[in-house]
Amino acid sequence: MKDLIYFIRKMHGMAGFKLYLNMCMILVISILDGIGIYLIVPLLGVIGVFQTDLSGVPLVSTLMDLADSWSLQLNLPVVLAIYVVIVGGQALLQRSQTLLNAKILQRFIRKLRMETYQGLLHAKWEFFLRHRKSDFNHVMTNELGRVNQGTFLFFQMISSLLFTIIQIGLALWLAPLLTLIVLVSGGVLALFGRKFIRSSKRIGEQTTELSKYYFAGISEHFSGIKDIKSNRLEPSHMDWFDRLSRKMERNFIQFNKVNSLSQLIYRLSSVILVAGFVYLALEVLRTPAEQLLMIVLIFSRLWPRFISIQTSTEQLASNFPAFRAIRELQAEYEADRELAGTAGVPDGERLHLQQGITCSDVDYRYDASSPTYALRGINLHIPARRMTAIVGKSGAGKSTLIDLLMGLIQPESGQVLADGVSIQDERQLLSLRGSIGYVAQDPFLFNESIRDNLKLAAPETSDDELWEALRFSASDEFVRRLPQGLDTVIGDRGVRLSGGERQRIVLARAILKRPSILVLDEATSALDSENERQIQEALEQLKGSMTIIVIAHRLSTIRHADQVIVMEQGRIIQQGGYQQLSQDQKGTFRQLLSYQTGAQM
Ligand SMILES: Nc1ncnc2c1ncn2[C@@H]1O[C@H](COP(=O)(O)OP(=O)(O)OP(=O)(O)O)[C@@H](O)[C@H]1O
Repeated sequence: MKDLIYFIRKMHGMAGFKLYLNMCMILVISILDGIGIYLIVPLLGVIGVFQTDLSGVPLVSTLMDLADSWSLQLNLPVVLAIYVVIVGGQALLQRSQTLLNAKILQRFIRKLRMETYQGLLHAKWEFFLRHRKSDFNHVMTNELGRVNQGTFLFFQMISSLLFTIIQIGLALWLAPLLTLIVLVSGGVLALFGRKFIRSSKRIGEQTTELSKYYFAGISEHFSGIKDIKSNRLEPSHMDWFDRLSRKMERNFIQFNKVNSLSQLIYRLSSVILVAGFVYLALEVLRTPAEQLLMIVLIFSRLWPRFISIQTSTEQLASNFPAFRAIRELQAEYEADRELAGTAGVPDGERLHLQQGITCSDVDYRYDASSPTYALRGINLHIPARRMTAIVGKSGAGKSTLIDLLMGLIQPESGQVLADGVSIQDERQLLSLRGSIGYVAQDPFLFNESIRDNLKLAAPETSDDELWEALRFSASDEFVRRLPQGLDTVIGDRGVRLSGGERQRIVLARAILKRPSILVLDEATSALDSENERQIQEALEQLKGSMTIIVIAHRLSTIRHADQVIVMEQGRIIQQGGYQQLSQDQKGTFRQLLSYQTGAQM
């Protein structure tokens, strides 16, 4: 419940007076609705369905007195005209209120969506290391949808409540005793209904878990579809999917069972109540027929609202876990918000590295409770406008070191300085990031044209500049050969390109940003020797103007590096020039080199 209150407060903050306007409109519609029904009785009297004295009926008699004082004859045309005006007015108002409701709701959902997306984008990298990506997809699509539905139900419930209160007021005016009897019965039923609301909430929690699991599985399976197909893993995946689908089916049916049972109980009790009520009114209380007719009319409208309030509450309760999921995610990314005080740092601010990046006594662990360090006692200086290569066996800590240098992760102890200023300083970190061009091990491309993918880094770039960057990354020839050249759409994550082609396009994109620091994490691993040689030559030309940091398994790539850092089990075990290290007979670098030259023979 407190999750719902949190969101309602948020909505109140966003919609303000419109929310109250909406409530007022619901109130007026409810009153008009009640009056509309009331008029049926005098209408019936006027057209002679029953000949009766209407002066005993409250409200109607007031209306008749009013008509008398205005010398208005309550004949058929007049009653019909009043009826049309009231019901027509109510319909018009209803439309405006529905629109206003939709606008408030959609604005709220858009803001919530934006807020969540922005919060996720600005969370620390470590936050992403702790979560499954599919959980974000789940919250951004499924859970936001449920919050949308839940908020709609909440509005509906408020409107039903207001409507019910008005109708109860009218009924109390008409026949206080009978109304009280019905209210007490309704109250007893509502107490009973709490059990259904609790069950709905529990089922809703299962729905969240199941759909989270579903999202995670589906996105993993489709990401690994090549492995599935090549290894004929379809049956085991079908089996998983079948089991999960059955659980989801059961979950849905269970909710329907609870929901329909509560409706059944409400319907049955309403029939019993109406029968007892009519008996009591006619046989015991001797209520006049026309008064009874009006009360029955009102309750025939009122009782379905009771049911609707109960049903909406159950559905709302089943959506509570979605409200909680979003609230918890928001609290988590707020706690992990990166660059909290970014205000005042312009987007394009860059660091023109003059001296270099230095690590002093840095330790880092992915898991603070584990004794294993991914980086231990790191002391190193990466000089500006030089090429530094980081090598070592798989798992040595190379990518972790790069993440640390880019400020994606923070040292547990020690510090990282860019030109002598700690990158824990937010301004320094932002400017450092603004000046980095990064090419990952598994480069990422969007399912757009090559031109759009390249322009992501620098939207104002001309075609000539694009071709120049493509030449630099030795990709101009293959792009020219593509059917639509720069406008070729390259498929989901770039699947229509080979691994080497993807790497070269991402390299061109990194260069277009004109970074002052170029970071290549195994960025040329998929290239053939000819393309790799071309890129090496291009990097060689950049050396004097750009700081280059390269991770490479293939040691031929780093022949021209000014400094080589050799890592093992999170520590730097050797550091020096390429030639110097390759001559150290006992050193690990020499060993790595001889494995590779041996392997090539
Ligand atoms: N997200 C993570 N959570 C926990 N441990 C991690 C995570 N990423 C890496 N590690 C661990 O940190 C250590 C260093 O990993 P890292 O990816 O930096 O190695 P690497 O030298 O880049 O390896 P490779 O050459 O295979 O990419 C490894 O023992 C790895 O298991």
